Amino acid sequence: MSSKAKRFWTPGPVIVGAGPSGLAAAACLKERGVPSLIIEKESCLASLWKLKIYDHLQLHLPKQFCQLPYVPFPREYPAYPSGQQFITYMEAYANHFEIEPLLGQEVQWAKYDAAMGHWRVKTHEYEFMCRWLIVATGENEVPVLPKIPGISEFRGRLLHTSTYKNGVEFRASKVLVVGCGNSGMEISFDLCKNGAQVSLVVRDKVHILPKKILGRSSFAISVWLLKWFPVDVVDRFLLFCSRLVLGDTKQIGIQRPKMGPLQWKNSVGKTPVLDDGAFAKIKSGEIKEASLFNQKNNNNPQDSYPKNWKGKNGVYSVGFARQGLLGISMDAHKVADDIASQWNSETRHLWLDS
Ligand SMILES: Cc1cc2nc3c(=O)[nH]c(=O)nc-3n(C[C@H](O)[C@H](O)[C@H](O)COP(=O)(O)OP(=O)(O)OC[C@H]3O[C@@H](n4cnc5c(N)ncnc54)[C@H](O)[C@@H]3O)c2cc1C
Ligand SMILES: NC(=O)C1=CN([C@@H]2O[C@H](COP(=O)(O)OP(=O)(O)OC[C@H]3O[C@@H](n4cnc5c(N)ncnc54)[C@H](OP(=O)(O)O)[C@@H]3O)[C@@H](O)[C@H]2O)C=CC1
Ligand SMILES: O=C(O)C(=O)Cc1c[nH]c2ccccc12
Repeated sequence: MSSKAKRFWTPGPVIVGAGPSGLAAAACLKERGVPSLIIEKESCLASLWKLKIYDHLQLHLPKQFCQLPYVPFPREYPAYPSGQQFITYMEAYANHFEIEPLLGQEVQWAKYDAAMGHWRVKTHEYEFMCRWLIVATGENEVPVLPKIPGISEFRGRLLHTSTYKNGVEFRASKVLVVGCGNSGMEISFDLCKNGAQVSLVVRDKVHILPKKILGRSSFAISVWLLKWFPVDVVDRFLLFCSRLVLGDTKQIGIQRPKMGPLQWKNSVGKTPVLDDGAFAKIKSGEIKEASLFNQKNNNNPQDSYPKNWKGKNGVYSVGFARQGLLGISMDAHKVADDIASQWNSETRHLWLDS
């Protein structure tokens, strides 16, 4: 049986993914008069936030660092909006810019046709042809489930953090949480508060910073200090404050990388854990530490920040700089500026004059 996908030429860029990155890119383009088409594999926009986060999630950076271009969060939102509030904001954002992603279409492949000078973007039903392609599929798309020998004989529940909702079903159960990133730490804390007996596997060095220092967001303080001081000085300040607030993490077996937390984030891409209470539970022994490993996971290297957003032949990416929503907004502006200048000089008249 020959299945011919319906073909469409899209005048502006095709954007793959309707998360914050895709929405931000579409909005920035629209502001510059460039139409775009978002293709999303799930049946909704902001799918990570609607389908894959736990009930009690709050943004871990203050809201001014998490808003998308042009539209601030509502004034009545708290300093750290909840996941649900962020979803409501993104829905309103899409409505405001009249962004209507094509839903339920997974991009299977995208190829550059050098002879024709355009991209071919294929979903199971359609093939889109476009001059520009923006990849906004997210850094957190593929769940990592380590291969654990003998796991098939495990009779308990096995789940990835992206399907964890709350600790109700784990009350009084023994739970092993593998991985000490923000997900592992926050979910350990949530489990602990729900009466589970939690152990946490920390296999390598990790930077844990207090979410707040003297009631102020440590991230906001860092951004402010970076206006005057180089990153290594700010890192030393953060480590000094962390020691005052949390104590020496090495005392309980959690070692810090040699490089400071912001430099570590910028060069290796690992987000420091912003602690909001879990660390105290580890210290008190309520969350136990399982053995310390030192085997490295495969990294997901990206072209290094800040040159991450532009590839060859009109392909772009938004949301791969490991810089969170703030980085997404910066990427979206850069991509849209670049495309808009080409659109205005070479493409616009073809559509408006015909
Ligand atoms: C639990 C969690 C909390 C976070 N909290 C914060 C925070 O407080 N502050 C902060 O700055 N950052 C935070 N981040 C980091 C980052 O800001 C978010 O991950 C953000 O959602 C990234 O946006 P994105 O659009 O790049 O990716 P995503 O939100 O993952 O969106 C990508 C979209 O692309 C779609 N897609 C993927 N592949 C295809 C395909 N082949 N075809 C079609 N569609 C496809 C997906 O379905 C998805 O809808 C958090 C991340 C996580 C996981
Ligand atoms: N409230 C919020 O705003 C939240 C934000 N987030 C964000 O979501 C993103 C994803 O975070 P997260 O889900 O924590 O993922 P991360 O990749 O940040 O962390 C995963 C952790 O698991 C460890 N790990 C991986 N495989 C193994 C293994 N086989 N054995 C032992 N340890 C292992 C990694 O160790 P190693 O470093 O050695 O590879 C790493 O410490 C981040 O940007 C984070 O900041 C997440 C949760 C809440
Ligand atoms: O939440 C995330 O994953 C982020 O990437 C946000 C973020 C960007 N830069 C940081 C530095 C320290 C802690 C969080 C972040």
